[in-house]
Amino acid sequence: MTKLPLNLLEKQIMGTAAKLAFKKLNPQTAASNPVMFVVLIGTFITAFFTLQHLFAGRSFGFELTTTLLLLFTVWFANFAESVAEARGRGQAASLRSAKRALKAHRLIKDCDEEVDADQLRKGDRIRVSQGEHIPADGEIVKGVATINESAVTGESAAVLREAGGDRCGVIGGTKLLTGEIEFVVTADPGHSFLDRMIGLVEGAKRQKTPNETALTVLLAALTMVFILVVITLPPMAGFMGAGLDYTMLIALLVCLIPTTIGGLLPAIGIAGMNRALAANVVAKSGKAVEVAGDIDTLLLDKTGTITFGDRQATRFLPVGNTIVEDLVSAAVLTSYEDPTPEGKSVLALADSGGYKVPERPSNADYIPFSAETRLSGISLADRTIYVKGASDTIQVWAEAHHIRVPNSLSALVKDVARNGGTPLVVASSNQILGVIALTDVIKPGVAERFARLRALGVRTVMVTGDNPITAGVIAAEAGVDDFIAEAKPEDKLALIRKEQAGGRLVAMVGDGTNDAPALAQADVGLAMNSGTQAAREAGNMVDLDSDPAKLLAMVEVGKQLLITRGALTTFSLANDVAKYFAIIPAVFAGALPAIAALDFMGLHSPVSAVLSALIFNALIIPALIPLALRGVKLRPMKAEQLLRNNMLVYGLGGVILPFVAIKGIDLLLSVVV
Ligand SMILES: Nc1ncnc2c1ncn2[C@@H]1O[C@H](COP(=O)(O)OP(=O)(O)OP(=O)(O)O)[C@@H](O)[C@H]1O
Ligand SMILES: [K+]
Ligand SMILES: [Mg+2]
Repeated sequence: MTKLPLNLLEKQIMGTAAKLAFKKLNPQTAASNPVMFVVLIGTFITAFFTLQHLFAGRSFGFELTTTLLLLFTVWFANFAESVAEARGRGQAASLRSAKRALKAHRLIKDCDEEVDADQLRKGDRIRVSQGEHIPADGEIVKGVATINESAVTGESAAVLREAGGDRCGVIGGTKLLTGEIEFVVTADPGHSFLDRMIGLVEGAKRQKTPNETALTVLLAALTMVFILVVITLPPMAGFMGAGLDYTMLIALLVCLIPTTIGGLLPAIGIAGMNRALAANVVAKSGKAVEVAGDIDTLLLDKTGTITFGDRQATRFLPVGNTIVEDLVSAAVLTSYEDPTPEGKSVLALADSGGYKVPERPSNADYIPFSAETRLSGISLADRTIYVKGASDTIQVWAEAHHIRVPNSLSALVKDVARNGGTPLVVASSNQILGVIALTDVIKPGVAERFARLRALGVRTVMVTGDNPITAGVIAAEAGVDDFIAEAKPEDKLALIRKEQAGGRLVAMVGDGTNDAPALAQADVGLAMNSGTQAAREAGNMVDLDSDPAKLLAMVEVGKQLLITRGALTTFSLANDVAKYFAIIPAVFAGALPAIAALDFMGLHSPVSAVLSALIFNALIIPALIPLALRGVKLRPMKAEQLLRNNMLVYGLGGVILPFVAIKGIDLLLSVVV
C-alpha cells in the first residue's frame, strides 16, 4: 500500500485503531498471540509488585514505570494490528457502498414481476435493461451489454458482457449502460460475491495462515525457553548468595522474548491482504497471497493474457486455385453463429471487403467453437460442412473426410504464424479453401514484468491452443521462459500436476468453465471477475479488473509479504540478543559485582539500564509499523541473495541499533531523572 497522507481518513483510522487496541487488551483476545500474552501477564505481576511496594510504604517508582512500559508494549502491538485492520475495513466500506436497495424484474414463464433484490434466489431469471442496476450476481443467458463495474472495481471504463462464453458473469450492484440482457442468479442474498468479499476483508473470517501459525509456534517456543532461563536465575543467584529483584527479572524476560515480531506479525499479514485489495484483487485467504510469493512456475495463456486477446481477422488467403470469393463465402458461413471475437471479426472483414456472401442459412446446424475441438463451423441442409479452425485440427479433420491437403497450405499457414498471427484454416467437406489470418497485439510492458519475475526466480510458461510457430514468435517477443503449443484445456491441468509432482508451486490465470479444474489444482489460481461462476469459485483469488497480467503483480505482493515477515523476524531476534548484553550486567551488578566487567556500555545505573532497554523495546514496535504495513521494498534478485542481503541489513542493523538507542535513552534518562 502506498503511504497515505495524514488526511482525515487516516486520522479516523488511527482513532478507531487506538480504541480497538484497548479492547484487544482483554486476556482472551491476547491469548492468540503467545509472546504478547506473556508480556501482559508480566504486566499484571509488576502491577502487583507496585501495589505491594505502595502498601508497604516502599518506593515503587521503578515498579510502576515498568508496569506502564509493559502495558504500552502490548498496546502498541495491538495498535499495529488494529491499524492494518482498520485500513482493510476502509477499503471494504467503499465496496459496500456499491450494495444498496435494488429492484429486479424477475421473469416467470415470460411474465415479468418486480421484486426487491433481496428476495432473489439462485436460479431466478432476471431481465435488466439499459440504465438499470444488476440486482444480483449471475450469468447472462441472453443478450449482450456494456456494463459499468466501477462500483465494484473502481475502474470506470465500460466492460462488455455477453451470453455464451467466458465473459458472461455479472456482478450485483453494477450498472448496465447499453443493451438488454437476461441472466440467471447464481447466489442467494447475503452470499453474493460482494458479500463474501466484504466479509473477508472485514476480517470476520480472518485466520492465521499456515506460515503465520508456524512462526507463532516458533516464537512461542523461544518464549518458553527464555521463561525457563529466567526462572532458573534466582535459585542460581541464591546459591551464590545474591538476591535478585523480581521486577528486573520480568523486564529482562520481556526484553529477551521476540516482542517486536510477535507484535507486528498479524499486521504484516493483514497488510499483505490489503495490498492485494489495493490492486483490486480479492484473495479468498491470506494463504493464497502468501503462496503467491513462493511460486516457482507461472502458467499463462497467450490469448488475452499476454496479448490483448481481441483477435481480429485481417486477411483472407486462398490456397492453390481457389478463388478468394469461395474462401470468404465459406468463412462467413462458419461464422454466422460464432459469437467469439474471431468469428465476429471474420464477418466484419468480409463486410468491409465488399464481398458477395451467402445469406444466413435458415436450416442449418452450427458447430460451436470450443477450446477442446479448436474448430467451429456449420452443417447445411444438403449435408455440406464448412469448418474453420487451428491448422493441425483441420488437417486431421481433412484426413478423416478424405480430403487432400494442398502442398501450398503449409506455406500460407507459416507465413501468418511467423508474423505472430493466428492462421485459421477454412475447409468444406470437399476441399481445403485457404487461410484466415487473425492478428493480435502483445500487451505493452509484459516483457519487463517477465524479466523481473525471472530475476525473482519465477519461471514463466506460456500454454496456448495456437500452433507452435505463432506460439514461438509470441513467446520470444514476450520473453517467457518456455511455451507449450497446440494445447487443450486438459493439457494445462496435466502440466500443473507435472510441475507440482516435481515439488514446485504453480500459479495460473483463467476465466472459463474449462479452466476451473486447473484453477482449483494450481497453488494460486487467479480467476477473472468477468469469467464464469465456476472459474470464480475454483480460483483462490479473483481479479476485479479482469486483467490476466495481474498475476504478475500478485506474485510481487506475496513475495513482499514473505520478505517483510522474514526481515522483521531477523531484526527482532537480533535486537533481543543485543538487549541481552545491554541489560544483563545491570540486572546482576548489585548481586554479583564480578559481572560488572561485562558492563561495557557504561550505563548510568542498573535501573536506568533496564528502563532504557524496556523503552526501546516498546518504541521499536510503533517505529516499525509503517514498514510492516508498507512492506520491505522488493528488489529483483534470487532468494539466496535476498536472504544474504536481509541478514546483513536487518540482522546486523538489528544487533547494532539497540546499543546505540539504549545508550541514547540512558543518557536522556540520566539528565531527566
Ligand atoms: N472462433 C474460432 N473458430 C475456429 N477456430 C478458432 C476460433 N477461435 C480460435 N480458434 C482456433 O483454436 C485455437 C485454440 O483456441 P483457444 O482459445 O483454445 O486458444 P488460444 O486462444 O489460441 O490460446 P490461449 O490458450 O493462449 O488462449 C486457436 O489457436 C485457433 O487456431
Ligand atoms: K523483546
Ligand atoms: Mg483462448
